[in-house]
Amino acid sequence: MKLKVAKEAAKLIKDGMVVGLGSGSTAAMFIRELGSRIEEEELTVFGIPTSFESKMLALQYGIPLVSLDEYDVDIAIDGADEVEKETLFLIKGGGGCHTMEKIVDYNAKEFVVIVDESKIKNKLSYPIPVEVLPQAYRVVMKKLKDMGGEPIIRLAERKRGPVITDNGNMIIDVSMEIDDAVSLESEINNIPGVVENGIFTKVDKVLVATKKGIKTLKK
Ligand SMILES: O=C[C@H](O)[C@H](O)[C@H](O)COP(=O)(O)O
Repeated sequence: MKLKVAKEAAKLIKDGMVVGLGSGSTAAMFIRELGSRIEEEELTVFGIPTSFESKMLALQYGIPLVSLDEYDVDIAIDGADEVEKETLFLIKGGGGCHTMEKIVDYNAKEFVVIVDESKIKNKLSYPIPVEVLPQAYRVVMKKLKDMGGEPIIRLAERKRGPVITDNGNMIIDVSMEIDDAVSLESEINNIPGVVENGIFTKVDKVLVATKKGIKTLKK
C-alpha cells in the first residue's frame, strides 16, 4: 500500500522542480521512486530534505540536494501518523522529524501527504509530538498538564535516556483531546521552550492507498 501511494506521488514531480522530501517509511519509498525517475528520465530535480534520514536516502538514490537558503519548494511530499478525514488535519512526528518537516511542508507551493488507509481517522487521537529545548522539558510538561494533557518524555530504544532530535532537542508526547486543532497548534507553540509540535493544519491534498486504488482527499 505504501509503495503504491509513493509511486503515485512520484508521478507528480515535473522536470525542474524543487521537492521537499518528507520523513518516515512512506516518504522513504517516495524518495526511492523519485530517484528512479530522475535516473530513467534524466530529470533535473532537486530535493530539500526534512531530516537526517531523508538526506541520507536522497544521497543513496541520487537526488541532488539544495537548501532553503537558496531555493523555494515547489512541492513537498510527506507521510503522516494520522489524517482527520473531514479537515485533513494531521499528526506528524512519530519519527521525531516534525520540526523540519513543518518548515519545508508549510513553505511548499503544494503540500501533498501520502498515507495508507489505516492512517485515516474520524478524529485525531495520536499523542502530539512536541519538540522541546532540553533545558525546558520540565516546565513545558507542567504547562501541557495545565492544558489538560498527559505528557511523557519520549525515551530512546537502544540508549538509556531521551530521544534526541536531529536538532539536538527532546520530544514530549502529549495525549490530549483535540477539539480545535488550529488553536491548539498555536497554543502549544506559544509555550516558551517549545520548538514545534506535530499538529499540521495546512495541507493541500492527501493521497490515500486503499485496497481499491489511490484516493485523493481535498478540502
Ligand atoms: O517524524 C516522522 C514523520 O512525521 C512521518 O511522516 C510520520 O511519522 C509517518 O511515518 P510513516 O510513513 O513511517 O508512518
